Amino acid sequence: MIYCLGPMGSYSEKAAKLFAEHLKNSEEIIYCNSINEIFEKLEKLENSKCEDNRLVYGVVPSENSIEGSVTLTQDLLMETNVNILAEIDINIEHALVSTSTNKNTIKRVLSHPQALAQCRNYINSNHWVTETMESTALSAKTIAEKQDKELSAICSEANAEIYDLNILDKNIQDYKNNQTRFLLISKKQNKEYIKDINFGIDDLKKVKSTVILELKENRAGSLYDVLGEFKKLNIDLSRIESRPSKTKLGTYVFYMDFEYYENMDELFDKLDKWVSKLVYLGTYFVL
Ligand SMILES: O=C(O)C(=O)C[C@]1(C(=O)O)C=C[C@@H](O)C=C1
Repeated sequence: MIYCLGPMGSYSEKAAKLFAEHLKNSEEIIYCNSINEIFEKLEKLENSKCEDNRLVYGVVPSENSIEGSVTLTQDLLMETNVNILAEIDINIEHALVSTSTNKNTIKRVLSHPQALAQCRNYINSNHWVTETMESTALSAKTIAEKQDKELSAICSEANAEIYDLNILDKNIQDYKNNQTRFLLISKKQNKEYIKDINFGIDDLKKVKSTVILELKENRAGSLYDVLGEFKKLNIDLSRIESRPSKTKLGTYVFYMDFEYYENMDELFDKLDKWVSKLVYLGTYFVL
């Protein structure tokens, strides 16, 4: 069973379906109203399973090629007891949909904040007012219910058919190469997930790990010392990103993604000297 941001037609649903192809027993998708709700549902589980004994997963957007990190997801990855099991990049092509057949009647455009930001220039050039919604698909569903010709939504083309709307424009994101990375997550633990997943991948280049670190001290070279441990072990970093620690202005935690390394205990031992906190989000497949 997979929790993802709904309703039907969201990009998260598309990612969930692609992940589901690799899961043996968990294809059923349950739509949630927000990203928070997905993390909450996983956190509340007692033993990672639903009543009929199937494992429970979540799918969340983590990063976009135009807008950068989905900061809510990044924060909840640190605050919630979850693991990353896999990641996948999805091409995002937004359409403008409406109950109207004429673009000239549109005055307001509804969508998820990430989608509105990805189409900022397009929206500004049409002088429309924006309204944020919890998902792109919810914005399509909402305008279909309201039947107001001044309203439009930004979402995938598939929503036009699902909610009986007209496509007024296609491919409207400001940069044509628009991709969002999604993560398959579970409650933290456990060996059983490995049995349920069949990624069919032997290539270790397609395996990655993520940690979140807080430095022990703020002094010249303290981040350099951490990076030095990765260099000494010849581990290739693919992302380093800072987020506010939320304890004091100007203090940060660092999210680091890196290539497969067989001895994580050794790495963690070395890092221990320099970090006051280390959250290990998992070693996982890149699909
Ligand atoms: O609203 C959706 O359809 C989502 O799945 C969320 C989301 C996101 O949070 O980034 C996913 C992909 C797009 O980048 C826009 C919105």
